[in-house]
Amino acid sequence: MRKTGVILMNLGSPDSTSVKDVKKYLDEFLMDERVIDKPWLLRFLLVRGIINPFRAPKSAEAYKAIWWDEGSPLIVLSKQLQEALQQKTTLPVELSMRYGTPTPEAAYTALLNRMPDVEEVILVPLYPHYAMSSFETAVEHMKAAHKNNNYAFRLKVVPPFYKHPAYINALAESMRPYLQEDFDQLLFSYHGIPERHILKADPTKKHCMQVENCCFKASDSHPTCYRHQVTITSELVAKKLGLKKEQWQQSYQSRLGRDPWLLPNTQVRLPQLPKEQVKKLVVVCPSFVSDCLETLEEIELRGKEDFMAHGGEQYTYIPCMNTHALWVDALLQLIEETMDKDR
Ligand SMILES: C=CC1=C(C)c2cc3[nH]c(cc4nc(cc5[nH]c(cc1n2)c(C)c5CCC(=O)O)C(CCC(=O)O)=C4C)c(C)c3C=C
Ligand SMILES: [Fe+2]
Ligand SMILES: [Fe+2]
Repeated sequence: MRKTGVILMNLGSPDSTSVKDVKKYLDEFLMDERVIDKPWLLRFLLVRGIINPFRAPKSAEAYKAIWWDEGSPLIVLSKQLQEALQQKTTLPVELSMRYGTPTPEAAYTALLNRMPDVEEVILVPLYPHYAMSSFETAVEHMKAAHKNNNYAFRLKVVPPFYKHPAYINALAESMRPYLQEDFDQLLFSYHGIPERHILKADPTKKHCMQVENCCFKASDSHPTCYRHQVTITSELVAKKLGLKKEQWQQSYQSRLGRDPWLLPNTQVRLPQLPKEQVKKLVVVCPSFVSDCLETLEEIELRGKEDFMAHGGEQYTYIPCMNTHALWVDALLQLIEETMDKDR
């Protein structure tokens, strides 16, 4: 038996809700060339001169609205997920964040302390869908730390699991209790990305956003196409839940900057929906497996306010899977399948 360890990796949060800590976090996040993909100097001027000075105080207020006594919900829930998974496996499970702490080095060190002769590490980016600003940057960051430290163990990565039956089942079952009461529409709200990132990630350079209905036509671009992958997740979950096409729709949230991002925009759709006779709305955010600022503040708090202020009557936010038992089982299955590859 090969000696195997596991590292779960999520995005990360500021250390506290102080403007100073939020600035530090945003600086690391937005200076990532896979998030703001502009030449370094332009990115530096944009982030330091324009985005961060305005965004950090606003984001700090937003974090204050959802912060828990134990810390950032994203970090607390990721640790709970680590613990829940650890209960189900003898493999050592550690946690890392892409930005902030715990760093990849801290996670590798913790793993080596528990298993000094570890031979392979299974990295689980906690993102169901591929995007260069989430999945890819997480993987590259862990690979860089692995290389810089000359670790002898092998690093294997769990691929995007957006259509994996165990993930789809866990997501659908975590949503089912919230769909028992009468509702007009279910909105799948995914984290948005710039359209440019979709074009960049298309290895064929001629399919995504260039062919009509590209997301529904077979292509070699799909393993790295965020829009295709989120669309498939929505379709599979809706099917599993027995929903008709007229009962659900999809949108993209958390837009930053002026470049064109994927459409429709959740923030634009929420106040429009009541005028389209959608008075009872249920919202789910499947690009996040753990609740965080973008779900708890933007969707559960602000989204509700906006929808209700524009004539909505009932707004139900479905929490992320967090530590749902089926999700923990699915995670273990994903890890075991990756361990078995190339054996
Ligand atoms: C789910 C995957 C994510 C993708 C894809 C993603 C892309 C992306 N994000 C920004 C800018 C921001 N995102 C912020 C918060 C945030 N983003 C994700 C996930 C993805 N981002 C999560 C899980 C979180 C929450 C972090 C937490 O502490 O709870 C923020 C910071 C907060 C804020 O000011 O809103 C920014 C900024 C860009 C530009 C981008 C793609 C290019
Ligand atoms: Fe984000
Ligand atoms: Fe595509």
